[in-house]
Amino acid sequence: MVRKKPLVVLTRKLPDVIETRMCELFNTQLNLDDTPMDKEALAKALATADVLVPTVTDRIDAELLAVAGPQLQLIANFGNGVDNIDVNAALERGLTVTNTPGVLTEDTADMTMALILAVARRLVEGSRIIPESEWDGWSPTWMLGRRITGKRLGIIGMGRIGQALARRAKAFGLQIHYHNRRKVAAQVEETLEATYWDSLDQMLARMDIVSINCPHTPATYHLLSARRLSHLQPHSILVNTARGELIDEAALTRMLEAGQIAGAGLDVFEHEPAVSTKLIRLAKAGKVTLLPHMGSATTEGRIDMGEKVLINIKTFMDGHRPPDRVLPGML
Ligand SMILES: NC(=O)C1=CN([C@@H]2O[C@H](COP(=O)(O)OP(=O)(O)OC[C@H]3O[C@@H](n4cnc5c(N)ncnc54)[C@H](O)[C@@H]3O)[C@@H](O)[C@H]2O)C=CC1
Ligand SMILES: O=CC(=O)O
Repeated sequence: MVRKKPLVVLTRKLPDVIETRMCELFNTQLNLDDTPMDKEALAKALATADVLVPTVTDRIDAELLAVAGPQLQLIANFGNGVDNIDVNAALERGLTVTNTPGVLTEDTADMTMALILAVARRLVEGSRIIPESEWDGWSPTWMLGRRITGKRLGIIGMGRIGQALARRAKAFGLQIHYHNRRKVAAQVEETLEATYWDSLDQMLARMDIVSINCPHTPATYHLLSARRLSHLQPHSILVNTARGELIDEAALTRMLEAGQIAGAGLDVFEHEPAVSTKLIRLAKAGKVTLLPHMGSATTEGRIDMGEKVLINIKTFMDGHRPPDRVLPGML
C-alpha cells in the first residue's frame, strides 16, 4: 500500500532550498507571495493540514486550535520563541509542538552586541550625517557617545543567546552580570567571569547596560514593568532582542522622553509590526535605535532553521520523537 504523503502547510515563504526539499518529502502547500495569513486563512490551514509550519507572525491561540481538524498532528514552528503558539492548548489536544533552538543563537547575539554598540556610540545617528550633507568636519566635542569598555552589562536570561552575548561582551571588555531563573553551571560562570544576581531589581539598579534575553511566557509578560524600569540609572542603556511583551513599552517610552535612561535598542515590540509614533519620534531624535525584528535574519540562519523544521517533521512522520519537542516544563 502506498502511504499518502502528509500535508504540510507553510504559513510564510521559506528559503528556496528548504521549500524544494519540503516539496520532495511532503505534500507541501507553499505561500508563494509571502502574504501573512489572517485568522481565517490560519483556521483553514489548521482544518486541513497534518503539519502546520507557522512563524512568529502567526498567532496560534486556543480559539484557533479549537477549529483544527482531527488530522492535525504537529505544529513545527519556524522560530525559536514559541510565544506565538498556545503550547498548553496544543499539548492538551494531543498535538506535538517543535521549534528551532540553537541555530540562531550566534546571529541573535551578534545583533544584540551590534545594538549595544549602536546605542552607546550613536552609530545610526552618525550614519545619517554624511548622506544628509550635515558634516562640517571633525570636532572634539561633537557626536560623543559612551565608552562600553569596563562597563557593567546585566543580562536577563542567561540561556543560549544570553551566554553567546556574554562571550562577545567579555571580549569588548564589559563586566558580565546576569539574572536567570537559576545560576548557570559554575564552569560557565567562571569562563565568562559572570556575577549572578538573585534579585533582578538590585541588578537593574547597578548596571550601565541591560540586555533582555529570556523567553516571553505568561510569567515574564512585562517582566520589566514601570516599577522595575524605574530602578535603571539615568545613564543606562536597555537593549531588547527577545520579545516586546517583556517590557512595558509605554513606561519605557515615558522614561526615554523624560531622559530617565540614556537610550534603548529594540529589535522587538509589544504590538509588532505596529510601533508607536512616540518611539519613532524618539528614534528620529537619536534616543533609541529601532530594528524590525531582524535578530536572527541571516541567510545561513534561516536555512539552518528550515533544516531543523524539516528534521522535526521527518522524524515525527517516521514515528520517532522529534529532536526539538517543546515540553510544558520549558515554558
Ligand atoms: N530577535 C530575534 O530575532 C530572536 C529572538 N529570540 C528570543 O530570544 C529568546 C531566548 O532564546 P534562547 O537564548 O535560545 O533561549 P534559552 O531557553 O536558551 O534561554 C532563555 C533563558 O531565560 C531564562 N529565563 C526564563 N524565565 C526567566 C525569568 N523569569 N527571569 C530570568 N530568566 C529567565 C531561562 O532560564 C534561560 O536560561 C527566545 O525565547 C526568543 O523569544 C530568539 C531568536 C531570535
Ligand atoms: O524571534 C525569532 C525567533 O526565532 O524566536
